[in-house]
Amino acid sequence: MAREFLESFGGRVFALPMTIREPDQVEDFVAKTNQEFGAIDVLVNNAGGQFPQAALDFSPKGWNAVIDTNLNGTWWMMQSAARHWVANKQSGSIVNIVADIWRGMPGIAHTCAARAGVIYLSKSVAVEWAPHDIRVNCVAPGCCESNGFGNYPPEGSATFQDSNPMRHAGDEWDVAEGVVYMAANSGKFVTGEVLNIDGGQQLWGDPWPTGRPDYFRIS
Ligand SMILES: CCC/C=C/C(=O)SCCNC(=O)CCNC(=O)[C@H](O)C(C)(C)COP(=O)([O-])OP(=O)([O-])OC[C@H]1O[C@@H](n2cnc3c(N)ncnc32)[C@H](O)[C@@H]1OP(=O)([O-])[O-]
Ligand SMILES: NC(=O)C1=CN([C@@H]2O[C@H](COP(=O)(O)OP(=O)(O)OC[C@H]3O[C@@H](n4cnc5c(N)ncnc54)[C@H](OP(=O)(O)O)[C@@H]3O)[C@@H](O)[C@H]2O)C=CC1
Repeated sequence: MAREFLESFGGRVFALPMTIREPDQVEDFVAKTNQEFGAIDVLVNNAGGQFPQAALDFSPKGWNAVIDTNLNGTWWMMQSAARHWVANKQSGSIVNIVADIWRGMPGIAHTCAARAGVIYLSKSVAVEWAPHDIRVNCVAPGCCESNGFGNYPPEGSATFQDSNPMRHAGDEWDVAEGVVYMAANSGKFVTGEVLNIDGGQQLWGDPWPTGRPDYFRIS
């Protein structure tokens, strides 16, 4: 479906089912993409997700699944792309999709931990990889309406509309346009940065992916 959508814009699309959680599959995907196009200009690490749950209830398997997807998987993609750029003496640009972590993320604490890890990993390698002309940035969406909202109970997703001072959710284009700014030549003097696209959520708002607990209801 994604492939057909992208092809409708007239571009050439290469798609390969894989999981970012397996370093071997990541390396295969990056190598084949390089072969297909001759080079990779931009890596956007958009794959990710989590499930809503009180942190006290996290099982080892659930915790590991979220850390493996959002922190480890993102890292395997970053490292693999960067190794190819360095080996081929090519410049590159990475944009990691993270989240609005700045006031914590109660109800999805595992993903908050993983995304915080990605942000500081990105800042670190933005410096390490600058001599190779590789930029590394993050985009942090607030609550932006997507198919992903369907992973939350109605009492959880209802709070997403009240997650920022604009008092409505953003959309996928809000995020996409920020990614293009960071990835393209428009962002050529930007590295190690996080662009928040959140309607002001880092300042005010009350998202509760599990539904707002009674304790936090102010009458
Ligand atoms: C403010 C918020 C706004 C944000 C919006 C968005 O992000 S929109 C983007 C929204 N998009 C998304 O969020 C995408 C959502 N999905 C995903 O990304 C993946 O399914 C995953 C990473 C959550 C799990 O990876 P996987 O499927 O490969 O699974 P696996 O086999 O590796 O481990 C499975 C283990 O994880 C646990 N566990 C899993 N689900 C639940 C649950 N509902 N309940 C409880 N626990 C759950 C459970 O322990 C399970 O083990 P079990 O009990 O089965 O033995
Ligand atoms: N929407 C929002 O409000 C927010 C979203 N985000 C993040 O933005 C990104 C996009 O989310 P969104 O479009 O909303 O949600 P979706 O659930 O629609 O998209 C998540 C995508 O990640 C892919 N994916 C998940 N796990 C893996 C994996 N192990 N390997 C490869 N691909 C994987 C999924 O592929 P498949 O469909 O094949 O499983 C899916 O295409 C995610 O990282 C999300 O957490 C962050 C903050 C807020």
